[in-house]
Amino acid sequence: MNENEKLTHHTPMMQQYLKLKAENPDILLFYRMGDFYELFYDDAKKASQLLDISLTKRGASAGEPIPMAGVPYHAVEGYLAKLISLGESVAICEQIGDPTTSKGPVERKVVRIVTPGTVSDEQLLEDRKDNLLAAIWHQAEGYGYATLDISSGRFNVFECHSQEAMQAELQRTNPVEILYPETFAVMHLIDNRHGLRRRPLWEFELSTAKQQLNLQFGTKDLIGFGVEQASKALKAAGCLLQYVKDTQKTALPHIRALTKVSADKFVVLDAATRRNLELTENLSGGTENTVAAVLDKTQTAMGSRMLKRWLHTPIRDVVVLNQRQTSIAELQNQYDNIQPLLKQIGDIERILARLALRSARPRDFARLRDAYNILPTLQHALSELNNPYLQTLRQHIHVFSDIATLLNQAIIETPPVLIRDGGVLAQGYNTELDELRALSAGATSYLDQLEIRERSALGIDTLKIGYNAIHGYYIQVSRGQSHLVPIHYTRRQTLKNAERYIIPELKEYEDKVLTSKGKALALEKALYDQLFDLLLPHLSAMQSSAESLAELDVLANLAERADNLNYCAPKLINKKGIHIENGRHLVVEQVMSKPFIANALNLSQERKMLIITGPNMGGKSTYMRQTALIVLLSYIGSFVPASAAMIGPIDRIFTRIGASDDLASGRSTFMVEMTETANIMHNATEHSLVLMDEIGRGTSTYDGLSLAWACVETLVNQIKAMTLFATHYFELTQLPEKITGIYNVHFDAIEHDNTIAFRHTVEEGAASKSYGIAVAGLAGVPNAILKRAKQKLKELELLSQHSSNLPVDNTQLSLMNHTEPSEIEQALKQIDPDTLTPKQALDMLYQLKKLL
Ligand SMILES: Nc1ncnc2c1ncn2[C@@H]1O[C@H](COP(=O)(O)OP(=O)(O)OP(=O)(O)O)[C@@H](O)[C@H]1O
Repeated sequence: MNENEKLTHHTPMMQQYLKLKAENPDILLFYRMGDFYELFYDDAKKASQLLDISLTKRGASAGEPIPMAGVPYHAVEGYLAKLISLGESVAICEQIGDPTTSKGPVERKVVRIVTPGTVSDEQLLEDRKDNLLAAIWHQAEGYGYATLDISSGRFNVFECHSQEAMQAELQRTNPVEILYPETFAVMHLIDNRHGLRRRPLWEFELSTAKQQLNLQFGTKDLIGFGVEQASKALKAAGCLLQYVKDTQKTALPHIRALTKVSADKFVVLDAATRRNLELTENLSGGTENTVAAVLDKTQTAMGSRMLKRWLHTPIRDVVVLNQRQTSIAELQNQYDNIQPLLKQIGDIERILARLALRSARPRDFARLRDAYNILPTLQHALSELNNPYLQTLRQHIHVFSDIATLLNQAIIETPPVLIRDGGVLAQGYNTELDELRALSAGATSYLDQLEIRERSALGIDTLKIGYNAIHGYYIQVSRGQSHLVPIHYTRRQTLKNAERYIIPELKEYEDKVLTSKGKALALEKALYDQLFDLLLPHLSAMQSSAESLAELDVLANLAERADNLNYCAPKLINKKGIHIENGRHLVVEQVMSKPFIANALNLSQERKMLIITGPNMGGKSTYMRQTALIVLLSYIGSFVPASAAMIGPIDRIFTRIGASDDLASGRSTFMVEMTETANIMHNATEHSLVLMDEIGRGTSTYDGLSLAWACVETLVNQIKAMTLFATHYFELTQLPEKITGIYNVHFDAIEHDNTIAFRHTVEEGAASKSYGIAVAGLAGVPNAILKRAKQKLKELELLSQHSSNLPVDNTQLSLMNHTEPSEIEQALKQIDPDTLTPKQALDMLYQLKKLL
């Protein structure tokens, strides 16, 4: 049986449904039935599970019951939000035919496709978080990657060679939906993510991609964007753009450029570092106790999103960094005035995107109007600032007085949510609309005049004209005078004390009122549409203004934070090194009830590595992370939690801190740790900041110690990176004596009876003790165990003093001093003097001398 024959077994409605479903096979189809959207068959089963709604049956078709689930149309947004947060896409199918004239099922059409990465509706988006759609391409020479934020129009591309770099970029951008080619060979890079969409190979074709992109930007070639040669990235960008067009079914005038993200402009953070530093997400996936949680007090959601982008992309352009720093310095005296104004401006970035997509709602226009009404006051406040960069921002912010005037005239103070029922456009905006509305509301003097005329002509003083929703207009006369009404008065309704009539003239008026209602609504919708046409020519200027407002918000916020949290401006210097006075950890200091102990840090060409020892809980990890965060904040242009800081050039920050099993990809704790270590050894440079916390814990002591030792040697001697190396292997504290550039620092504690107090102060030199047993006591390990552990510790210490008596691992112990035999030694070993002639012996002597 072919597909068509199969269809004929179904009811006409099901035939219509199945045809629409065949056009949208991979996504849920919401099929409009009266006040509900209904889902059938597998869609129904899936939706009932995902949305926790009941699965029922709707009659039968082709002899089988039809599984069905439904959601009420007026609550659809909530269900859509849930589905897209789970990575699902939904095709919304509406009735577009007229039910009164349709034969068979009313005509239906898919009017929009909602996907996680292409939504722009306010209700479906988290307002303080970017929502990105991405496309990824892979070939032998590397990766191409494109991302689009449809709610701002930001369209970026990226290329790289290594899997680590791709992984880091995926983590940085954190897209909610990813398009990948059907031949994609590195699925493990993305398969733990939501919103994966497999796309046919031809959508990644280079020539089509270039054509599509040129068409979108109205350009002849892509040279102006500096991406002409980035063929891998362009393939991804082409597929992405096609997908957005298919789902939006509308023009995308706000997407007007393509920007290439190049790693050499940024301080690179690999995926593990981004996670470990808990910039916008903590290790358990929440947002509490993150850097953003402390730093983000921005007034607008667009500012908040920009700040988070900054945190994830520290830049290396010192000119820009200094612009930001000097702006923050000046705003420290002004943020009080500016922040309340910014708060009233709100998230115009996303409003403008909805304007571009022609999906802006009445309240979007009202908010844009309110925002633009504030701009003159903001301009005035900014005019008092001297900083040249702030003045540039001020110019970009502009005042859109014509648009403000238009919107002030056009939109009522608080419009309804939808344009559907009208009542959005203001009185006085359009004369024709006012007339139609006056007529439709019956608010004309005609009725008064009719009433006066009839009353005096008939001499009925109780006569009056009224209106109700069921009977329409009527002339009411008291029962006592009803005998006086003339013959052309037709009775409409009888009340207890009165009669109500209609006359042809009033009926005619009533018809006019009713048609004018429809006309007024149609005109209002047309005028509303026209507003888009009036505003869209200014879109680019308005977008640039919104971006500058967002940046002003971020800078004012950083100024406020610096002021209230006591941060200082770091000095960005040209010479290798990191010098921090009284540095603090910006998150730990906020969550602690006790005062935070500030610490200094010095790294330089001559002092490249610090071996950090000290008790558990002493503060080693905190010290290392605070250093990374101070460096990172310096490279977004922010002030930092310290009393002074001088930071030299930094190209990458690496962290190998704590680790957990990565069960999803089948890697044990030790394996994760070693993969991260390998990444550092391959990619760190002399300008990198490397944090290593206790590597080698997950294996036997001597294997771990040897690995740690070898890493230290490589980091200092070959890579020459600036490194903080925290460890519990005391053996490593001998390294400063052997290798120049390494220094010991330590944290201390004071042990008293069975308790221990941490000083949290960093001091030069190695720690003398590890206090592990005391800390175990603090953690509640039973006394009996602690006592036995102390006993055992004494035994082990004694044993190690006479290590020759050690029963175990003797071979491994000697490892630290053990070196491979040299070539001479190997040659000597092979000589058998008894078999040598005097001549051979002499030759051998020469050879040995040469080897030496
Ligand atoms: N400079 C400081 N001032 C005040 N309290 C601090 C400071 N540094 C750390 N602490 C406190 O000590 C706790 C433990 O610090 P941290 O995790 O850095 O110790 P650690 O030495 O890395 O321990 P372990 O070796 O067990 O990993 C922190 O959670 C914080 O509460």
